[in-house]
Amino acid sequence: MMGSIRIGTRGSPLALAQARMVATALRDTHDWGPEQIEIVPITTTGDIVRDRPLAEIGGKGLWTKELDACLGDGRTDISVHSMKDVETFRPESLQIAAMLPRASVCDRLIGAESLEALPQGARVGTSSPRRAAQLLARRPDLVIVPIRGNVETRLRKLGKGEADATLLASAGLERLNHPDTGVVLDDFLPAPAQGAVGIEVRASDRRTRSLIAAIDDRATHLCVGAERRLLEGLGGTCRSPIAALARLDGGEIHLRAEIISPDGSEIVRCEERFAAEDTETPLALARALLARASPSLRALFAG
Ligand SMILES: NCc1[nH]cc(CCC(=O)O)c1CC(=O)O
Repeated sequence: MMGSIRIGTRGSPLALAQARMVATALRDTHDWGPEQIEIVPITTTGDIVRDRPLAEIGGKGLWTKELDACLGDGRTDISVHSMKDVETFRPESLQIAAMLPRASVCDRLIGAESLEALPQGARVGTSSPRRAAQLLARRPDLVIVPIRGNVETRLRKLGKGEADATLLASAGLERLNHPDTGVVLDDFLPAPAQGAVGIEVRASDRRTRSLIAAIDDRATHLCVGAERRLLEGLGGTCRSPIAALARLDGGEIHLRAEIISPDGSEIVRCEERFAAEDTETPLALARALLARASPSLRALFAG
């Protein structure tokens, strides 16, 4: 049977690169020709509101609302997302049907050989509360300055001296052909779902659901599922500094997570192994993290 599919994606270079990865996976798996796949770039609120930290703009679904609308009314058949940017609770009518094999999960430091090499009081550009807190935990002298825009924009701003250094996800840099930019910070726990590309379908669309399920990477799906479940348990928002990383090891998930006060002075960590099908333990871990946090740290979470 001939298939054909319209892929909804944000229009940023990274989003388009990820949509093309999905197109390639579908072509290889279903033996489709290029004419059977159409990439439909969609502008989202997050793309328009550029110059304020996202955490400040608030509001739900900055990156997803417009994609959801197109998917919902059939203008597209699937949406491709950076799972890191997808809010915890999704509309019931939609379903994340697959994830591509996860790329690098870590952040990279750009602008210095290492954190230690940054001069006293250096300005590090990031609008991520997690990255800011993780930086300050190691280097309280650093000055965090907001920086926004897509990956290329941030690299350009760094080049113009808006900051002395910045942190970016390794996955994004690799997908944009910057494999050698910056140094990997492998002792920084990443954001939940970092490096994962997810594919969403209409729950009612059984044909597309099964076409997409064929390219699912089970290990990535399980690990990102556990990280997002922890986020759900914490009542995490874009204002809450949360890091989490799961790995599949045999039939078990190994989940590590931390919550950090915005100034980096308080870090609460946890680590647990549990069966891959177990969706309750991440919630219990979230409760345990909050129980050990100071009242002011706990107050940052809705969970
Ligand atoms: N919030 C923006 C965003 N969403 C996904 C990525 C990178 C790719 C990924 O983590 O999957 C980035 C840029 C960054 O954090 O450096």
